[in-house]
Amino acid sequence: MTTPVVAEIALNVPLYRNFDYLVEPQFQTNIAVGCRVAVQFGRQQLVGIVVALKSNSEFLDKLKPISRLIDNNAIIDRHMISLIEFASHYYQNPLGECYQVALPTLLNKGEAVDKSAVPIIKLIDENTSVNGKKQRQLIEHLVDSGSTPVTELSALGFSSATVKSLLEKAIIEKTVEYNRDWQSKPLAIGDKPKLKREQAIALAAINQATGYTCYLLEGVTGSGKTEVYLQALEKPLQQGKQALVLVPEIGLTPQTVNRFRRRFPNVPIMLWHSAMTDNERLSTWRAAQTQSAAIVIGTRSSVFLPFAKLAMIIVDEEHDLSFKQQDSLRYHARDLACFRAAKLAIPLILGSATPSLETIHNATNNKYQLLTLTERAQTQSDNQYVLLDMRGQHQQSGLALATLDYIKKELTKGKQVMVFLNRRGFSPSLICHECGWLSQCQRCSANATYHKHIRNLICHHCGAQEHVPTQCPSCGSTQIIPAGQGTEQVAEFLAESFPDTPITRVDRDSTRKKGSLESALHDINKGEPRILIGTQMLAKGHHFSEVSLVVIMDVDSGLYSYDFRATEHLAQLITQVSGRAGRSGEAGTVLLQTHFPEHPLLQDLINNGYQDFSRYALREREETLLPPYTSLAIIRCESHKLNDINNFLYDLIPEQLPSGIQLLGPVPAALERIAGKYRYQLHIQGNERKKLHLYLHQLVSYISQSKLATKVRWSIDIDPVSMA
Ligand SMILES: Nc1ncnc2c1ncn2[C@@H]1O[C@H](COP(=O)(O)OP(=O)(O)OP(=O)(O)O)[C@@H](O)[C@H]1O
Ligand SMILES: [Zn+2]
Repeated sequence: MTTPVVAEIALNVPLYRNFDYLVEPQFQTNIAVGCRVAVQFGRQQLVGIVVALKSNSEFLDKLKPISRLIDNNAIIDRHMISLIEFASHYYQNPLGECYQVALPTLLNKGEAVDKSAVPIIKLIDENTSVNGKKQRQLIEHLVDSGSTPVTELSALGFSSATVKSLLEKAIIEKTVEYNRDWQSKPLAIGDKPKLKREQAIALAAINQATGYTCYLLEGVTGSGKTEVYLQALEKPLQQGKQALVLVPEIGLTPQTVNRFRRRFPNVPIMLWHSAMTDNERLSTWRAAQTQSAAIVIGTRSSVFLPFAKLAMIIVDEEHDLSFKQQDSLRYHARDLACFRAAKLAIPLILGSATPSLETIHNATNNKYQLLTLTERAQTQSDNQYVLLDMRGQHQQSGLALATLDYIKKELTKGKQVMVFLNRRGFSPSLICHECGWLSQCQRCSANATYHKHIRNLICHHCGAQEHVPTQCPSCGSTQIIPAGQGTEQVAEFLAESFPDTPITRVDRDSTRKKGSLESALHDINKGEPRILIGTQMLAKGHHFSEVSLVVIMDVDSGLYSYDFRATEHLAQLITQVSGRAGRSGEAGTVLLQTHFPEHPLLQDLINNGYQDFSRYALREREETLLPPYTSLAIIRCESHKLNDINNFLYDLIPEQLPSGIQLLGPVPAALERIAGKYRYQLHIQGNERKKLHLYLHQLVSYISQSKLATKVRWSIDIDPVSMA
């Protein structure tokens, strides 16, 4: 009897294990680790990936056969498999779910890897004589042209019947070819500036890398970090190798992409982001694999692209929170990039004006090599900070009268002004002037935001909408007034205060229509609106050369928060937003409205800059034993029934914890209820990453067997970036 072949398959089901299936003889020659298969699972057909082949199984007599082998070759190589396995292990997520996140949607659905590529028709045998006139014409055409994309055949007058009969006679073949010409041509390099001293030092360090090194390029806004990336890319490209440039979701603007394309006009640069169609994404995926893309510029999940010859990874704005996925596989693209670069022995560049404290910690510990850019590339001048003391100030719609004077002064000089408030809508709630009733969402522990122009109350957490009541639901009074400010209100107030000044608002509401953000940014760059009011959508990466004053309306909410990272994020935001001012050569002004002008954080930040602030903040984290000096994980749990949550979470608390592990909770999440569900957390902290990891491993394996877990929705978040 021949030995059986058993395939271990990772399936996208929320279970912490793989599944064995029998490989029948017809599939045995082609099946390999990394091939996709279709299998029967319960009553469904699922697509899974082969992660191991073996000759035995615990359940041998009960095994079902594989229904279909989808690929005749592995679609991912050993390196990709180890990356995904690492993600599964590190983030404690079922392997099948990790594959689901790592592979393009079409591949998860079982489509062919070349689905989105346009196949071509090629002649295999030109000496054959055929009878049909059209068939002869097609052969002659192919003798002349070499090959033809199938999409052009009908325009050339060839029917699919003609093509089909030649295919059957094996005179022509249909294939997909990827163009790798760029690898053999000399690299063309567009105009580039001469590097400043600090840039040149950074570049020289990066060019010296042999094997894995992680560089932290810490450079103030506008110091020419992108220029360093561009020149660092020359070396791998000249060797015909590939590079990945990871950018935050909001950073993938046409401006950025064009800059790369102008610099490297003869290499294929492809994109990867969430607004692309499934077909487009599959074609970038395949291009990375077949080396027909030299550079991919992509958001978070591009860290999983299957490059065949990856030689450099760049993570721009490495501190950006969009690199951390907040559901299913809660991975951090920067950290996986680090794993990947180390495994491939290639350089990794992390760039930011405001690096995360984790990254700075690694740089000061010499795990990363620190490269610093302290001067702006095009101006000498530094922005001026003004801490506007709001205590006792007369204010309207959240703007102090003194702030209005500042705005007026800049407008008179013909400059642009940017006002920043991270709250959309007209006001965060409505209040009854007589009884104090507040508009709240029925299903969340949150206010319902008033949107004036559509006269609706909208919950920003569950999306629930209702009409604004004409009378107070509690006392019947008609005096219901807005409480607090959102961008809609500030825009309205500024329009009244400066009636002849064009104003543009940029937030999620004003940019809902496709293309509206692009057109707003375009107008801003042309200088049409003189006042810009927006949420953090305005804060990052854009270059507005005429802006000379930036107003940050609400600084205080970041100073006092339940989240220990809030001050770090506030400092990053202030620094990034202020980087929007004074780009045209003259210094700009950054005005911060606050009730706490003496706050040490604000003082440190404005007097000494982010670099200084961050080192100070790190010392504080060290004293309070918070990350990065300890490791943290959160177990989140939600359910309509508070009882089920308590049963589940209290069951996880052992009588005695291993040494070096601390447990806090259960505590309610910042929003205790969303859409009717209660939300609670358990915080687990470890003095050593390894120990914590081991402990979590045992915990997760306990949970995966626990009956109590089936009554709630739970998740685990390793190295959380938000405590929400
Ligand atoms: N060595 C240089 N000489 C002259 N101009 C330069 C030089 N380096 C960069 N620049 C220009 O300075 C501006 C800012 O540079 P760049 O965009 O590379 O900075 P950045 O640090 O990436 O900016 P941001 O902080 O917005 O991410 C750009 O217009 C760029 O073309
Ligand atoms: Zn709600």
